[in-house]
Amino acid sequence: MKPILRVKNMTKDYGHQRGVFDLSFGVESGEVMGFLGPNGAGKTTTIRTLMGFIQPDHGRVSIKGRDCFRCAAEIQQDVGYLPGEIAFMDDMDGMEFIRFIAAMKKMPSLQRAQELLNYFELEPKGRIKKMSKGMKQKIGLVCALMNQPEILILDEPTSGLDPLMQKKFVDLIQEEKRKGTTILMSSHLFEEVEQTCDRVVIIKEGRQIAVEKMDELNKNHQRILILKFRRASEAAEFAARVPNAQTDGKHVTLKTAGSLDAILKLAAHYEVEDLETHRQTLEDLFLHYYGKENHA
Ligand SMILES: Nc1ncnc2c1ncn2[C@@H]1O[C@H](COP(=O)(O)OP(=O)(O)OP(=O)(O)O)[C@@H](O)[C@H]1O
Repeated sequence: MKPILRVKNMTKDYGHQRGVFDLSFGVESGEVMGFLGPNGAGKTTTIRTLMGFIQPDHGRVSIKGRDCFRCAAEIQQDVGYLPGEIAFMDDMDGMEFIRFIAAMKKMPSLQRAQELLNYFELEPKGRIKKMSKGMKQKIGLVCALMNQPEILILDEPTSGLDPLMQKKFVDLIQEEKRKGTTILMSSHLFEEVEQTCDRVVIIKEGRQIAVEKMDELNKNHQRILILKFRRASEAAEFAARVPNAQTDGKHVTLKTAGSLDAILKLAAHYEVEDLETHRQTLEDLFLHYYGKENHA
């Protein structure tokens, strides 16, 4: 399938190793793509390039075959966009701002905006200047979603939202996905990405380090086991008989995929005081890519 949103060998170099370098990925129609990386990795720069606010130094960035910088006005009109830092007109009332954006998008009705306001339990009265970060974020989300765009680009969509609203956001994205909306969203919340995305692009210091399918990740997910033995000598003996096991005194940590049967039968020969198991999460994967194991 041909990607609807495409980043090809894209570089935006701010000097001193800052910026993004040679990124290439595509998002297919109806796909939800997560965009992950630590602070300063280049997520916002990439997203702003896709929205046509920034011209890449090299490479090509396009949406539905249109060059994002050259066709910026059309792209900004069509794509539902939530910026990382929302630059509101602070003196406006919340509803005035929504009406203003709706007029820019030439929307004939505010019905969907009202549904979204109800959904997020937001009364957009009063000046934006006086609103909390969460309320502003909700206004930003309403503006991004209210004209039911075919493509959504969301930069840290749940930043500032409380856990209940984060959950509502996940439900909303799942609904958009059922409708066939194509979505690219950056996030720091692994759970939210796990629950919504089909694939993830991981970037680090401006460079792309992986594109992973969530399906594959779930299918091949590894389990991390931490066993505590009564004696350190037993821990060492057990670890010597299991591949990829690490000992630390009485503790043994190992990663395994598939059945635990053989490991548990072997462990039963010793006195085991405690056993913890964790499913490898996207967070573990992320830490792995950043060279920091979650369970050392
Ligand atoms: N206009 C600019 N001029 C110079 N450097 C910039 C500019 N915009 C971004 N950078 C630098 O480019 C790098 C990537 O920044 P970017 O904001 O894209 O990261 P990010 O992944 O979105 O981070 P965060 O999670 O903190 O929002 C950073 O080192 C940043 O300082």
